[in-house]
Amino acid sequence: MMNNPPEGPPAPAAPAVHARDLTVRRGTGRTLRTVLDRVAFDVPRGRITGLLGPSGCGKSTLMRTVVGTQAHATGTLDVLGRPAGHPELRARVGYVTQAPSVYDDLTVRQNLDYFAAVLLPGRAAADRRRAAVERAIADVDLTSRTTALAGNLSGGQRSRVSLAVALLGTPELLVLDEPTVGLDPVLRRDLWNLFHEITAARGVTILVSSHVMDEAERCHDLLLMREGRILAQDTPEALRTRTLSDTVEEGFLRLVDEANAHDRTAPTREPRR
Ligand SMILES: Nc1ncnc2c1ncn2[C@@H]1O[C@H](COP(=O)(O)OP(=O)(O)OP(=O)(O)O)[C@@H](O)[C@H]1O
Repeated sequence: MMNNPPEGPPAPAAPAVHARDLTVRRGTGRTLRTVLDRVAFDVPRGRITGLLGPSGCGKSTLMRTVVGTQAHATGTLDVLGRPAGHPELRARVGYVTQAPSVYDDLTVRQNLDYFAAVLLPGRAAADRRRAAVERAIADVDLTSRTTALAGNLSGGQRSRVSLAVALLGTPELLVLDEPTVGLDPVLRRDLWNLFHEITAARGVTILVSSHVMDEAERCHDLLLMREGRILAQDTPEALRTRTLSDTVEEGFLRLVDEANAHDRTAPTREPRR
């Protein structure tokens, strides 16, 4: 089993993300279906919240909704005190999608220079751009690979370049969609250590998804999802204690069984469409 993460800083009162009665539908016409079903959750500031659940349960949809790129959302969703998608949030929220968004035919530094130019355009911002690129490269520990073509990097290094791009704007909230997928255990551990360093050093809030349950132990807080619903919001320790389980995975399976039993005895619940 992985080492438990450090206790983590205390959670201040106002959460980074506040969702109530959030429903999202995807598809069109006859394929339109409810993907998030009246979910309610909070993401505390300055901590790492893991969004965990099986493939297809709605993790990416929830993250897209938080960063404001998902249509057909109803209910309440506040991000850093603004409604999700508010223009002011563009520079305050960093988003790393599942596919690393880097150009293979550019070097690490050229990739960052390009995205910095998009984020901080104009001659007057040249010094700020240079400083932001240097800081982001150092943050993800790629100083020795700045001249390497992104296409020649390992999977873990490519993930780091994507993360560096997201860090360029010094975001207050980082949304990371399955950043460790396909990485070997050593690279996964290194990346999780990096998330903790970023949160500890900068107070950045991280919302990170995974379908690998053992990664739950690395988070300060958990959102456990299944079939478009939030099954539980808790710390890993509280979840294990509450479900009388040795691991979060075991606790998750107990909660799934409870939810299934509840659904069987509550036939009035509207089925997902
Ligand atoms: N464009 C779309 N139109 C209709 N349904 C969609 C669309 N995109 C995703 N879905 C459905 O929404 C559900 C949730 O998908 P989502 O990608 O959010 O899940 P996920 O938990 O992130 O999965 P994974 O871990 O495999 O990435 C799935 O059942 C998926 O089939």
